[in-house]
Amino acid sequence: MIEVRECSKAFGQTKAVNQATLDIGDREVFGLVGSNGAGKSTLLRMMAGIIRPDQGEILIDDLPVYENEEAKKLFFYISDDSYFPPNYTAVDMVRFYRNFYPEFRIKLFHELMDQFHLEKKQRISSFSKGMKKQLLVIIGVCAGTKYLLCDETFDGLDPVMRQAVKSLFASEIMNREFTPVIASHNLRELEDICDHVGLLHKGGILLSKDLEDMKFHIHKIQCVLGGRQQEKELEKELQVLKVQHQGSLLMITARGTRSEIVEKVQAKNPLFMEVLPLTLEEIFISETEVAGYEIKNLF
Ligand SMILES: Nc1ncnc2c1ncn2[C@@H]1O[C@H](COP(=O)(O)OP(=O)(O)OP(=O)(O)O)[C@@H](O)[C@H]1O
Repeated sequence: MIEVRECSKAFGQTKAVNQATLDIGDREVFGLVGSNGAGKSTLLRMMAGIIRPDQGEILIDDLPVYENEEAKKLFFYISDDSYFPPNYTAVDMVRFYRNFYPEFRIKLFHELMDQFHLEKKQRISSFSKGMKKQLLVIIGVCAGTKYLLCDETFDGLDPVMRQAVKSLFASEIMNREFTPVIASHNLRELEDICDHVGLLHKGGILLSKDLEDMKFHIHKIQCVLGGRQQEKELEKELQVLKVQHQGSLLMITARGTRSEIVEKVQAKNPLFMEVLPLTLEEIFISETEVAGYEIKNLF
């Protein structure tokens, strides 16, 4: 488990991370989402022990991470501006990383490079941006560490590759202790990959929730009721997050389980009723609108 305890980091007057507290559980794909400048990279760099928090602490499996070699063996960190030495091939990179990660799974590396159609002996400088990202994910997975910290690694990967990476993560999580943490400024990039999402806003954690849990507790329903009076009653009875009217059609996003909401709508004898699927984007907007925050630029 990764525990971020009231961590702050300022650069001059800029509070990059401000009293952030967060738990990252084991064997889940954790998405750290936040707009540009929200503090994601700074938080990940603190998790990776590259920079020291001004206040607070970060523990990885109970070990403080800063200047702690034991803790650093537990994760592989992919920065948003990873450096590849000139003329290095993927095989050269692996030779380099094997010095740090004795458990490096070389057989899996060869399998995955073939599966992702990446040339092992081609200079990495001739790879596209997406190919470099794929290579780093492969190396990160093969390093065999319990945690994989990815900074903007998935942004811009094409849908086929995202699906491939998603399956790779799922199979690793099933077969061993593995927890990827993925930072992104785009919620859509995380929607189909993550099990849990933490929202970083102006350096602080605004919310951290399980996606299934969020989807279980918020629903959107459209219905046609007998009249305005009934609509008002229903709006009072539900924990409404958003209401829209389109002619006689009423569309409500509300907190509650599907059955709780459906029961209340049915009690009004609707002429028509339908439960609509909610996207993660809508859930986040609903969740954060209540808190009074503007996060729409994440989408
Ligand atoms: N080394 C640094 N020196 C000065 N300011 C910094 C430094 N690193 C980050 N900052 C500032 O801290 C804030 C948070 O930056 P950070 O890179 O952590 O955000 P981010 O959420 O990763 O953003 P992005 O999505 O744009 O990569 C920004 O205002 C940034 O300008």
